[in-house]
Formats: sequence, C-alpha cells, structure tokens
Amino acid sequence: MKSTVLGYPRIGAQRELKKSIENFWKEKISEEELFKISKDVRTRNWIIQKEADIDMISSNDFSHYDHILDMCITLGCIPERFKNLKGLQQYFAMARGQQKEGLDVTAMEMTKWFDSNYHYIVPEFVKHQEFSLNTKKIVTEWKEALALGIKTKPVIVGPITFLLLGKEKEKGFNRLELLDKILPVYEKLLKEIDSFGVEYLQIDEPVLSLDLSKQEQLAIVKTYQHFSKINVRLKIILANYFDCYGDNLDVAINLPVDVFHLDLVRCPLQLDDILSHPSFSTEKILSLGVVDGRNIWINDFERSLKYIEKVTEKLDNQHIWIASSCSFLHCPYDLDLENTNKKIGLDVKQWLAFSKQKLREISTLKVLATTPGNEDANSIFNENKKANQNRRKSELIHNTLVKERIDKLTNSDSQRISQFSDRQLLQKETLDLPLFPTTTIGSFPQTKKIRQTRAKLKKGEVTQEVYDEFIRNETEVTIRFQEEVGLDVLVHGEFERNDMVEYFGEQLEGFAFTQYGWVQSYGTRCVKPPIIYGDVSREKEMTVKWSSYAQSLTKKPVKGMLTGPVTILQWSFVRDDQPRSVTCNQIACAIRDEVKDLENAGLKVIQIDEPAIREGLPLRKEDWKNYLNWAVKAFRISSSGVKDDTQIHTHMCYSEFNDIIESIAEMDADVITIETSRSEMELLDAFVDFKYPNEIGPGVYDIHSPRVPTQKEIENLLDKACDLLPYENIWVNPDCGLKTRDWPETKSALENLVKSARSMREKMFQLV
Ligand SMILES: Nc1nc2c(c(=O)[nH]1)N[C@@H](CNc1ccc(C(=O)N[C@@H](CCC(=O)N[C@@H](CCC(=O)N[C@@H](CCC(=O)O)C(=O)O)C(=O)O)C(=O)O)cc1)CN2
Ligand code: MET
Ligand SMILES: [Zn+2]
Repeated sequence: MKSTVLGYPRIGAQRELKKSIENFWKEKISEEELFKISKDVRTRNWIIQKEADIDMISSNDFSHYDHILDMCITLGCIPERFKNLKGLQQYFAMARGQQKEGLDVTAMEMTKWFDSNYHYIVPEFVKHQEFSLNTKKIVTEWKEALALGIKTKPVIVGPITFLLLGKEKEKGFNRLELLDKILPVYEKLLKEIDSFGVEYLQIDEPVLSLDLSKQEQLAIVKTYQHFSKINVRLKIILANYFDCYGDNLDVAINLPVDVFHLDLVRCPLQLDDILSHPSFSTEKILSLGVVDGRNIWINDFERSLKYIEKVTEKLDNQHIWIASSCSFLHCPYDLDLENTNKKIGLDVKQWLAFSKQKLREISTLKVLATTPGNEDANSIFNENKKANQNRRKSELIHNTLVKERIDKLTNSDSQRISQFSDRQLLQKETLDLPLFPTTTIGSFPQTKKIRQTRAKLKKGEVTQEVYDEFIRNETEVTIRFQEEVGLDVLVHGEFERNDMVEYFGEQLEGFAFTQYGWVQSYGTRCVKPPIIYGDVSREKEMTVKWSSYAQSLTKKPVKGMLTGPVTILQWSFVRDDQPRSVTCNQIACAIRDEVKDLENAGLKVIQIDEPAIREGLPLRKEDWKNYLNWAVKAFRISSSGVKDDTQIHTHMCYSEFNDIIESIAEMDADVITIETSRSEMELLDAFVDFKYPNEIGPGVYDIHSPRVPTQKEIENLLDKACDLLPYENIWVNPDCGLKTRDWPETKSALENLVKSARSMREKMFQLV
C-alpha cells in the first residue's frame, strides 16, 4: 500500500512566492532571485510531504502562475501575439498581457477551474495549430527533487482535458480535431521523462467528471491506447477528481493505465460501482481519494477505513493507494500557524485539517489499514473519533432562532413587489440617469498603504479611530474622483474590506476565519476563505456606515455594495453536516436584512454581487436544476425586501452564462454587470438569444490586466453590444472591481470609459 498526494499548494506557507513574483513584476527583484525563492517553496513542499511519510510525492505541481499555462508552454501552444517574447517575459505576458516598450499584447482568457474558486488560463487554438515539446520545467523539478533524495511522480494535465478546457480562436474547426497533432507531442514527452527514470506519471483528466459526448469519450480511449503502445517503462496514473466517473466509467475503467484514481469524497458511491464492474481488474492499482482536497474538516477515519476495507476484500495491498481526493491546491497550508485565542476557537480548531495536517491523515490511514495494531496510529484514530463526535454534538453549531426563520420563509419573501417593467419606470424617475449610464463594480485600488494600515490596526499599532479616519479619507478622495471623471452611479470603493467574502464572514455569526489560511485564486492573487461551522446570523448592520458616509458626500447616487448569499457560500469552507442549500438560505436572510438597512439609510441603488453563482453549478447536468432552484431563490430572498424604486444590481464575472441564462433572468436583478471584455462580448450571445429583459452592463475593460484600454477599443465593444442588445438597456462599466489595479491606470481607463459612453450618447442622439 502507498500513500499519495495529487498536488501541493504552491504559493508558499507565508505567500512567499506571491510576494516575490509581484516584486519581480515591479522590477524590485531579478529573475534569479525569484527562481531561488520558487526553488525554496518547492523544496519545502517536498520535504514536508516526505516527513509526513507520503510515499508518492508530486513534482511539476508547482507553478509561477497557473498549471494550464505551464502546460501551454510544455506543449508549445503559444498564441501568435506572444511569439516574439521569450522566457518569463513571455510567460507572464500570456497571463496578464503586456503594455510596455512599444509592445501591446492582450492577456489570454482566464476562467474558473471546474467548480472551484481557482482560475486557469484558457489555452487558445487555431485551425492549423502546431505543438512542440518543451520539457524544461518538468525535468528541472524532477531533478531538483531527486537531488533531495525524492523520486517524485511528475503531474501533467492530460490531452483531453487540455483540449477541452481550451477554446477555438478561429471558426471552422473543433479543438478535438487537434488530438492527432497533440498526441505525438505527448508521446515524446512520455519518452523523454521515461529516459530520466521516472517511474510513475500522474495524468490529470478531470474532464472525466463532466458529461462527455461519445466523441469525447472515444478521444479518451484513443489517447490512452496510444500511450499504452509507446515503448516506455513509465507507469501511468489516471486521475479524475471533483466528481464521479459517472457515465464515463465504462470507458475509463477499461483504459490501459496502471493506476486509477477515484475521488471518494465527492463521490463515495462510485466505489461499489467500480468494485462490482465487469471490467474491474485486480491488476490495476486503485488510488482511493479519501482525504478531502476541497475542504478543511478533519477526515472521518472510521468512514475512510470502511472504504479501504471494502477494497482490501478485492485487492491485495500492493494494489491500493491511499490518496488525497484531488490536489491540495484548494486548501490552506498549515493549521499550526493559527493562533487559537484569536479567530478560531479551540473547539473549532480540533475539527480542522489544512494541507500539512491532511498529509498526516493520509499516512495514518495507511498505517491503520496495513498495521491495525500500531499504537501511535490508534491513538490518532481515537482522537479523530472523539473530535468528530464533539462536532456532531457541539452547541456552537446550532441556533434555534435561525432555523425557525428559515423554516418560516414563504414564496412572498423571494418576490419583488412589482414586475421589472414597472420597477424600471419608477427607477428611471427616481434616479434620472443618462443613456449608457456609467458605473464601476465596487472596489477601487487596494493600495499597499491601505493593506498596511489595516495590518497595523490588526496588530494594534494604530487605533480604530485613526484607521476609520484613514478609510474615510480614501473614500472621500474616491467619491471626488468619480465625480470629476463623470461617472453616473458612484461607489464607496470598498477600502474597509480585506476581501468581499472574508469581510462579511468576519461580521456574521457561525463563521470562523483564519490568519494564514491563504488559498490561490489566480496567479499571485490569494483569498482566505472563511469557515462556516454553524448556523449563520447577522447580529448588527455590516456595511451601512461606509455606504451612507459615501452617499453623504455627493448628490449622485451611490451604490450600496454587498456580496450575495451564493457567493459567500461558494467562497467559504462550508459545513458538511447539513445541505448547502440550508446554509445558503441562512446567509440570504442575513443579507436581506442588510439590504433593507441600506435602503432605510437612503441608498437608492444596491448591488448584490453573485460572481460565484456559475461556478457553484454541479459538474453533472442532471444535478443542475436542483442547485439553480435553491441558488436563485437564495439570491431572491436576499434582494426582494426592498421598494420598487430601489434599484438592485448584481454582478458576475468569469463565467460562461449561456447554459444558465434562464436562471440569471429568474434572479430578476434590475441591472446585471458582467465580465465580457476578454471574450470580446461573446458572452452576450446568451443574453441576446434569450432576449434578456432587464438592464445589462457588459464589461468593456479587462481589469485583471494593467493595460489601459483606449476610448476607441471601448467604443468598439459598445458598438458590438448595441448591435446585440436594446441600447436603452446598456450600462457602461469595467469587467469587475478595480481592487487589483493601481491608481494611474485606473484613472486613465475610467476617463476613456466615460469618454466612450459620452460619445455613444452623441451617436444615438444623432441617430434619433
Ligand atoms: N474570495 C474571493 N474570491 C474571488 C474574488 C474575490 O475578490 N474574493 N475575486 C475573483 C478574482 N480573485 C481575486 C482574488 C483575490 C484578490 C486579491 O486582491 N487578494 C489579495 C488579498 C486580499 C486580502 O485578503 N487582503 C488582506 C490582507 C492583505 C495583506 O497581504 N496584508 C499584508 C500586509 C500589508 C502589505 O504589506 O501589503 C500581510 O498580511 O502581510 C487585507 O487587505 O487586509 C492578494 O492576493 O494580495 C483579487 C482578486 C474571484 N474569486
Ligand atoms: N464588488 C466587488 C468588487 O468590486 C465585486 C468583485 S466580483 C469578483 O471587487
Ligand atoms: Zn467580478
């Protein structure tokens, strides 16, 4: 029996890598210095896993930005516009675009990794796409680990996942047709790493968790049959995670691979299907993903051992691996860093395991399964059992009042007073906005100064008064800036918030939050997801102070800014002892009360952000309806308590909307602002086909790139939008919040944005 981990977090326990890469971008450190730090991060990761007795440790799970982007480099899948760049400059230009030294290239698209809050870079394909092999990264990391005495298993993304997650950038072909071109490059890759003496290669094909067409399934078969015929000693681990093999099982179980990995956290039921499958083979190794890579609760050893026992009845120990369910990329580093008297009470802490603790869980499970008499393992087992029992019975978790409120919710709680067309008229009167009204998504640059001042507040180095005065000043400056530049609906700037989810988590009951629980969201950007351990309630107002202060500074309408229930749920670590829908409704009630308080405080426009509604969608279509029903309902509970002339906005980013457009319409927000610029308004097709009735602000400016869009570019996008949508319903806004940007580029970009809206108004005026 072996213990194995599918991948380890790579930002560094103290976010060393994040900080170094950002310093490299600012030219504060050299490439050499950056590489030294990346090597340290990898080295520490390997040693931690080795010290925790993990037998099969990954390499090539490291990345300077994203593992799909790395795969683009490995396979030579580099879009034409980056061809003149080299090395790291090329790599980061692909990720973030580049606008300097006469060069002006846009970034590649970025989108959500399955149902997680991680974003990957979307591979771009053209009809005559060529691929070529570059194994530098894989080989370097393998050798580095080997020098430490660790024979790793390199991890790569498989060809079908790589192709399916990418996008055609030209019409007239399907990316799956590129399989014949990509397979020889993979073949070369396998041969080359085989020649180094690599024993196992982990090939990730998480698309096996999705509904695949016959054609896609056939492509999988073709691929792995091809690999099995290559003359190498190398053994292949096929890794699927985040859901069952489902309808792909019949195909997958017959694939000629050496190790077959199952996510038993997300899909425990598949174990019986596999063990009783006519094609089940005692020759193949089963890798049992029993330790959750997507959540932070301690493992239930009793349950995991039951699964393992089931397998030991059918397979000898040589053919069983104990594994993480997926990569630990989605988990924080180390619970030991958390100071218990602060944000996580001792009671809650005993229920938690982060990546480092999960390593021990995996190796302990292996010992318990192979040497049941082992004393150390048994005492860990008893502790585990006790903690799980404590959790089930704990009084911290239950709040009768909250449960009663949820039970008493009726249909009228998720219904605005009048229908949209009536509300629209009233809102037009109340708000008196021009055509193509301009607004932003909420946040303005979170500068180093702001973060440092907040850090000082937390350390007690500045008082609450000094901090509040500082935030008031930032807010006022931002209101004045928005007035000057000529935006129509203003925002307060969200300077008081560390993060749009964590900030609410910190103020709600039933949440715990960490000091160092960082998880990579994309590139160098990280989040600290709060932990929802108990029933959720709102003790007091959370945002009214800052929003009404901002409104007091100006005659223009200020948008109150809230995070929606589905997004708070989706971007937190959620309790697993009740349905997610119940937890979501609890959050929805808390947000509803906040919405009403904002309205009472005089805010005429309130935005309830739901950027995560799409990523919460189950991976398999058969589960969609149920999810969408409760998710949309939760949003409506949060947004329906207001008067007709209060304008409710929502905002979404990084999603494909086509397949859920009906549900987006059912949310019935008066205005939706959405990300569309990186995909050049392509996303609007869904809204057009569906004849989406309410107002829409299609993003005209990619805020994840420091490059400044020209007025002409923005106008072109708006022209496109006008071709597609009724112009009276169009708002003008960036793709998302501006928190990651600096002021200079923000100013220029918003100036151009307002100019283009004005020019559109003139154009329309001339037309009528
Ligand atoms: N939860 C969540 N998910 C999301 C998004 C989001 O906004 N939130 N947006 C989408 C894109 N993702 C994003 C995710 C993170 C960030 C982001 O800016 N993250 C910041 C951290 C934000 C934060 O929590 N900041 C804290 C702590 C800041 C900090 O690093 N403080 C320093 C001290 C200050 C300094 O010297 O800089 C320290 O602790 O060492 C604060 O402001 O209080 C980062 O990685 O840098 C942006 C976009 C999708 N998913
Ligand atoms: N209001 C939020 C902001 O502007 C919405 C962000 S969506 C990821 O930052
Ligand atoms: Zn957004």
